Formats: sequence, C-alpha cells, structure tokens
Amino acid sequence: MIEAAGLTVDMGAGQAVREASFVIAPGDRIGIVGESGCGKTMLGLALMGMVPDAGRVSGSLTIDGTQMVGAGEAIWQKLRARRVAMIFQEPMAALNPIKRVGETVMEPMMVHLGLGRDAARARALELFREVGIPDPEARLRQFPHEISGGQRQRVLIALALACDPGVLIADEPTTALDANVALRVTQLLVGLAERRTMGLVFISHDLAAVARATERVMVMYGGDIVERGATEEVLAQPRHPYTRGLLSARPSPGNMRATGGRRGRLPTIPGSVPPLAELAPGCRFAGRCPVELDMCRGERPPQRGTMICHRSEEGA
Ligand SMILES: Nc1ncnc2c1ncn2[C@@H]1O[C@H](COP(=O)(O)OP(=O)(O)OP(=O)(O)O)[C@@H](O)[C@H]1O
Repeated sequence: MIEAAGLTVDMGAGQAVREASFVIAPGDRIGIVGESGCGKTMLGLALMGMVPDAGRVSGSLTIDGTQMVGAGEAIWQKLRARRVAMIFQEPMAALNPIKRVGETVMEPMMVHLGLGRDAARARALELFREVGIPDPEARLRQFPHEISGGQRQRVLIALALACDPGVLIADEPTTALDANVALRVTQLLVGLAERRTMGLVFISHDLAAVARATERVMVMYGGDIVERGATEEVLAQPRHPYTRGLLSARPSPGNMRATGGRRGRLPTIPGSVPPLAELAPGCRFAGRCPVELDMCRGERPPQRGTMICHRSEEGA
C-alpha cells in the first residue's frame, strides 16, 4: 500500500530522514524506534504529506501506486485521513480545547466523506464504542479537559479512524500515559490493526510497547534506518551497536543506577573503544565512546552522511 524508496527529508540545516526504503502492506504492524531527534516524527509526517514548510522531500513515496513526492495538496487531501491517518503526539495539543470531542471526530467525516450531521454523529458513537470509551453518548458532548488522558488518547484514535484509513501512524501514542493505560492503548491499537487489516506504524521510545505492538521494527539514528527486522529478533539479538546501546539504555533498576538515574540516556558500555581513532576536539569520552559509533568520523559540526553522537554535548 505504501512504498518508500530512498525517501529523504531535508530540513535545510540537515537531513532529518535519509534514504528510507520500506514497504507497508495492509495489516503490517511496524515499529519505528530511536532516540529524540532521530527523525521518527518527520518520517511519519512525510507519509502524511505534512512535512513543515522548511523541509524538502525527495526520493520516492507511493501510496496505492500513486507517486506522492512532488504531489500537490489537492492529491494529498484525497488520500490523507482516508488512506493514511496519524495520531499526533500529545493528545491535549492535538485536540481543539474549545470544541466538544464529538464535534472534532465528526468533522472529518462530514468534510471528507460527505456525511450529514446525524450520520457523522452515529458513526462517531460507533467509533467511541470501538475504541473503548465508556458512556460514549455523554463523552461526545464533553470538552478535552473534561476527560482523562487515556480517554483523550482514545478520542484521538477514534478521530484517526474516522475515515477508515488503510494505514494508521501512531506517534508516541503511549508516552503521556501511565503504564497500565499505556498497555491498554497499545492492545487497542493492535486489536484495531488486526480486525481492520489496517497497517500500523508505531513510533515510540518505549521498546516494551514496540515489542507488544509490532511484528517488524526499524531503528533510526541521526536520520538513517540503521537496523531493521522482525521485532523479536532485533530486540533479542541487535546487530547494530546503536541498537545495542538503545536496548541497554532501557530504564531498569540496574541501568538507572549505572546512569546515575538519568532515564533514557545510554549507559557507558565498559571497555568499548571507538573503532575510529579520530575524535571530535573536546569529546568528553576521550577515546571511550559509550555507544561504539562505528561511523563516528570525528567531525564537528557533523557533516552530511556522518552519524551524530547525541551522547556527547561537546563532540560529534
Ligand atoms: N519544524 C522543524 N523545522 C526544522 N527542523 C525540524 C523541525 N521539526 C523537527 N526538525 C528537526 O528534524 C530532526 C528530526 O526531528 P523529529 O521530530 O522527526 O525527531 P523524533 O525522532 O521524532 O524526536 P522525538 O522523539 O523527540 O519526537 C531533528 O533534528 C529536528 O531538530
């Protein structure tokens, strides 16, 4: 349904996504993982034709066989919401605070599907039931601030499903939620993808959620997809040093101690030495790169084609 080949997003200051190639077929559940700033959201936005104005998209992206790189807004509007939909980060920011959530969910059905108010309301009610919102009649009339974080996320899922998309992109759908609610939202997304034979692109820092939600995973680092494969295999036997670092940085009592309590930071891998001798001036790891960056070229600022070392504030 979606095929990307050499898909690149250039933000002017650098490439947020570099030469990404992959296929998403109906029912595929694919994870995109990697640390903050590695390009996950920008890749999701590229699949929606919503890259910020400063960005330039090149390469190839076909949706249902139509080339979308260079396609005008009119073509995107036909596909967006109907073929590809996205759940955006931060439910509170993604919902209009002065609009009842029912109205928000009804709007795309009236605009894109041409449904009248009554039909759109009936369908919104059905969707609220499908995503597990209790007392859906009452919820339709509420404002975003009147419902819990978990329910706001479910409203956003209902909104994304409004036009029955073939692929749903969920950008950090569980990050703002506590562990129990996050687990239920993850299970909901998997169930929806299975029932509807809908593709699911699950973007997350949360490797446990990715393991639950997806069958395949792509690991991004500095705009590149550095590793990919069956989720179970990649998480159990990562091949790329960056993936190994990412996995060992998972917050656990052990590595919380190793990192002095800094969640999500990569701990030092004892004895690891960068394979390239030349390091950036001032690199505070002084020859002991904590993530074994096999592509570190010691350049500062990082040049196109180099991997950016996010672990060192001073060095690249
Ligand atoms: N509006 C923008 N204009 C210019 N550059 C941007 C813009 N938004 C993001 N970027 C840059 O694009 C790169 C990729 O950002 P992106 O938001 O895709 O990362 P991410 O992996 O989704 O991070 P996070 O997990 O924090 O959301 C970063 O270097 C970021 O600074």
